[in-house]
This record gives sequence, C-alpha cells and structure tokens, in this order.
Amino acid sequence: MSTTIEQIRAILHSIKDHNGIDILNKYSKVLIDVNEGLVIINLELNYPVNQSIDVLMKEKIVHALESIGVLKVYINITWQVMTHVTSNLLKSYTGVKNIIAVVSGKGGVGKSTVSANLAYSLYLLGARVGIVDADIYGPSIPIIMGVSDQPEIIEHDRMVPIIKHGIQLNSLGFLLDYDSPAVLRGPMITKIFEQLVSKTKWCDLDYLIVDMPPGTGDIALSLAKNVPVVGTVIVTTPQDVSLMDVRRCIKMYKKVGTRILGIIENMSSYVCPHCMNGSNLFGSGGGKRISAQYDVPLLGELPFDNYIRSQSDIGEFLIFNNPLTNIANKYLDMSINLSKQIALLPKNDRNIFPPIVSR
Ligand SMILES: Nc1ncnc2c1ncn2[C@@H]1O[C@H](COP(=O)(O)OP(=O)(O)OP(=O)(O)O)[C@@H](O)[C@H]1O
Repeated sequence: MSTTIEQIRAILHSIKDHNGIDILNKYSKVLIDVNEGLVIINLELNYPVNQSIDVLMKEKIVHALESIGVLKVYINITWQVMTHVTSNLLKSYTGVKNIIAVVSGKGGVGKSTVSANLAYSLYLLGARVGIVDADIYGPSIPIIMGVSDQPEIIEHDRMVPIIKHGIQLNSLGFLLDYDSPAVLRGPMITKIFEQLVSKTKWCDLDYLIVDMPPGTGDIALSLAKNVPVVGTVIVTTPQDVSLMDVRRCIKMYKKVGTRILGIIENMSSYVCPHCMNGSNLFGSGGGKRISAQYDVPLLGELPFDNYIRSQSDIGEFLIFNNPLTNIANKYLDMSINLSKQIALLPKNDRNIFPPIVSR
C-alpha cells in the first residue's frame, strides 16, 4: 500500500529539530506531492534556516519518512520571517518586522556582547538584522563592532544606519554628549531613545535588536509603553546577586506587559585553556532555576571565554573571525532558539493594510 499525503503530513508534524523544537509550526506552509513513488515536499518556514540547519532538517525528515517506508524523497526548504504581534499591541515600524530588546537586571553581565553576537548569529542564519545601542550609561556596541562613523541625517530628521558586517546599526552614543550624561534623564532621554528607534531608516529588517541599559529605569518603561517590541531577552550571570536583579527585572517586565522571550546565562562556566578542566566561576544552574521558576525559556548558556573579551575590545566579532568555535555554535543555537520562540507568536495583522475594494 502506498503512503498517503496525510501520513507524510503527520510524520512532518511529529519531528523535532536538534533544539527539541517542532520542525513545523502553525504558520509553516507545506506542499506535498507523491508522484510514482517519489515524495516531493516543499516547506516554507517562518524562521531563518541556514545551510547546516537545512541539511539537519532534511536528514531528520528523510529518516522519519524511511520509518514509514518512503525511500525516494525530494525536499525543498525556504523561509520568510513574518511580523509578529507586539507586547503592547502597537503597530510595527515600517522596515522592521520584529523588535527584540536585550535587557539585564544589573550592569556588566555581558548584555552588549550578547546583543552584538546575537545580532550577528541571526545574520549568519540568513536574516536581515539591525542593532540599536540604547545603553545610556555607556554605549559599547560601536566599540564592540568597531564602528566610528556617524549616521547620516536625511530628510525629516531621519538617520541612515551605519552598516557593519552586514548589520544595520545606530547608537545613542552618536546622539549624546557622554561628558555630561547625568543631565539627560527622564523625559528627555526617553524621547531621544524613542527617536533613535523610530527615526532610523531601517531597511527591510527581520529582527532589530535593542541593547538596553541595565536595570528597570525610564528607558525600560518607555520601551514597554511606546516601542513596538515583540519581547525581551534577559541576560544574566549565574551568581546569586545577579539572579536577584533578574527576578526584579522579570517582575517589572511582566508587570508592564512586555513579553519575555527567554533567558541567556552568560559566563556560566570556564574551561582552562591549559589543563582543559572546567570550573563554574560564578556558580551554576542559576539560569535554569530562574527559567523554571518563571516559566521562561532558557535560550542558552554561554561560557566565559577570554577570546570574546579580547575580540570585543578591538572591535572584532568572535563568530565573524572564527565561525567554527564551540562558543560560536552556542551563539548560533541560541539565535535559532530565539527565532523559533518569535516564530510561534501570533501574527501582527495590524500591519496588513485592508484590501482596496473596487466598485
Ligand atoms: N562570555 C564572556 N566571556 C568573557 N568575557 C565576556 C563574556 N561576555 C562579556 N564579556 C566581557 O565582559 C565585559 C562586560 O561586557 P558588556 O559590556 O557586554 O556588559 P554589559 O552588561 O553590556 O555592561 P554594561 O551594563 O556596563 O553596559 C566586556 O569586557 C566583555 O568583553
């Protein structure tokens, strides 16, 4: 008896990828054809798929189909990121499908480093990505990414983002005088922040990463209320003081109704490059505990890696220089996890213009 399209569809729906996430979700489009024993599958997914994921997915699908006796199969995978509904139900900005804020309970946990590398790994997956440095206390993204140019101002006070390593970039540091940051507080700084995000001429972005200042201050509240953000990613280190601040941060974002897309534990372990023994510099398992306690996905755990620090200091990307390192793979896994969390959110239908009805 030959395999039916329904059986193949059911098999596809049962497959999980190497992150343990369903290969298909409610927005995936699947066209299946069976022609003289050859099964043809055309899959359109709503998250980025690079070549290695494409290969892994195809292997999984072929393997699963073999179990029901399908031996000849052709699979074609394409993808298209869609715009998802924002936490505050605001309409998304033109040119930006999904805004993701990277936040932390306290300073120095590696939020900017994670933001830059997360942006770059999403870009390596094939997505169009931008990054906004909104850290009023010290905009480090231009340093990490090795950018010193200023964005060009065009008509209607709009700014053209700088492009570096394929990523569109703008920073509060380009707009503020950092010799007198204390003067800029409250409404003034939140207005500049909102303009930075909304008045940059972003070009066709799948994801815009916002590197937020640490803590739960004015900019965090302004983000929650006035920026069409799909959600936040919280960066923490595993030690107890850091986790205490994360709890406060999670409670604040939950209170103001901003979605939490996941937690990233940074500097979670250290492997000595000489003896190769691992140790937990700042304790262990904190990210997992927080994730379980607040029912928030743990997107990844990143080790302490001196190469990250030295590369960031000279404005180079770890992944850019060495895409095959263990930590580069961890970043890629993390960005795949994040893109899939976003892929499951409802669509933002408010961005779709009503059809023009001719009389
Ligand atoms: N996984 C890591 N391994 C080693 N060093 C790291 C790692 N992540 C970040 N760092 C280093 O830690 C320092 C602080 O990182 P970063 O500036 O990204 O933190 P931050 O949370 O954004 O800080 P702030 O709140 O002050 O803006 C930097 O020198 C950075 O290179």
